[in-house]
Formats: sequence, C-alpha cells, structure tokens
Amino acid sequence: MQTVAKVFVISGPSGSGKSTLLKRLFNDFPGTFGFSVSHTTRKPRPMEKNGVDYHFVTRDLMAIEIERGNFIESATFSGNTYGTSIKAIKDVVETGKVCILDIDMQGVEAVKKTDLNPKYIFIQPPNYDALEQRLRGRGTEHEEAVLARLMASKAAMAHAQIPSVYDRIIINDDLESAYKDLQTTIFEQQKVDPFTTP
Ligand SMILES: Nc1ncnc2c1ncn2[C@@H]1O[C@H](COP(=O)(O)OP(=O)(O)OP(=O)(O)O)[C@@H](O)[C@H]1O
Repeated sequence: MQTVAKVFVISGPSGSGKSTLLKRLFNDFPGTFGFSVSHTTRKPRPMEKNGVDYHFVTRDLMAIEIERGNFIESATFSGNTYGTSIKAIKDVVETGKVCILDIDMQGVEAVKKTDLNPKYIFIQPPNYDALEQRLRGRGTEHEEAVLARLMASKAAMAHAQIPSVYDRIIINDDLESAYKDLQTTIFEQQKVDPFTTP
C-alpha cells in the first residue's frame, strides 16, 4: 500500500498513545516503516552495534554537528547527549522505508525548517483526566515525572491547536477508531471512479 509521504512526524503528549499506535502499525505492515537511528555520545554496551542501535560519536563531533544545524532534536541525560540527525531520517527513506519520527513540539518546529517535507500527525488524548489516568496506569514513571509530563502536555495541546502546525489531529479515545484514523491518514486512499465502478 502506498503512503501519502515518505516521512511522518507523530507528536503528542506523553501518554497520548503514540507508541501503542505505532507498535500496531509496525506489526501490521512489517518492512514498511522504520525509525531513524539516533546518535549518542555514550559508550556502546556489549552487543550494541554502531549504526544499528545508535550512531556512537564523540562529544566534539556531536557538538559540531548540532551547531551546524544537522540535528532536528538533541538532549542531554546524565552527561550523555542523544539526538536525531536529518541524515539518519534520509537514510531510512533511502532504504525504501517510510520514516516515522516520534518527536516533541520543539522537534516538530525544527523539522519544519528542513527539506524533509513530512506529514504532521498529532495524537491527542480525549481529555486531561484520561491522559492522567493512562500515564499513572502505565506505571513507568514516578510521581514527579508524571506531573512534569502532565504539565508539558498543556503546552503540546495548545501548540497543536495552531492552524497549519499539523496536517491531522487524531483523538485517541477508542483505540480501534484512532488506529483506523491513523491508517487512513498515512495510506493513500483508493479513489473510486463512479464511471468504471459498477
Ligand atoms: N485508546 C486508549 N485507551 C486506553 N488506554 C490507552 C489508549 N491508548 C493508549 N493507552 C494506554 O495509555 C498508556 C500510554 O500510552 P503510550 O505509552 O502508547 O503513550 P505515548 O504517547 O507513547 O507516551 P510517551 O511519549 O511517554 O512514550 C499505555 O499504558 C497504553 O496502553
């Protein structure tokens, strides 16, 4: 099935269901989609392969590349910098796969300054309470992190309401409907010709 773009940006508050929906999409259409390989300044762990798990680079190289504007996002956690380069996204497309970028609103704005020309999709929770319930229900964050995510969700939701930021806003209330909506947004729809269709 043909997709409407070669790159899709998927954004939305933490807990809105991006990973859940994307996992399903990757499973249902094996070999169609790919994530870009991130860069990191941390040392590889045993079994990790350069260019597969991460592009392992030095701090100096990473700093230069970020300075040159070759990254759409980067962040430092416990002394190590991680980031997504524009080239890593193009590499996915060159292998014939459709690149899916799961990024925050700063990343979205950075992508808009590139020549990647993606479609922008926002995954929106049905409401704030449901988001809170899902974040707590997932049980992967401690209280402080849950509160920080809920706080950040307000800015992401406001940003998504600005016209022309996103091509499509998908409300993830019922998972089945949201997943159907995602597929309709991503895949080219067959046009029915009323003159040839019986
Ligand atoms: N439609 C839905 N109805 C109920 N629960 C859902 C729905 N979609 C996702 N969830 C649940 O909500 C939680 C958060 O979903 P998920 O981890 O996919 O969010 P996310 O947007 O990827 O978050 P993060 O940005 O933090 O990775 C998970 O426990 C998931 O099972």
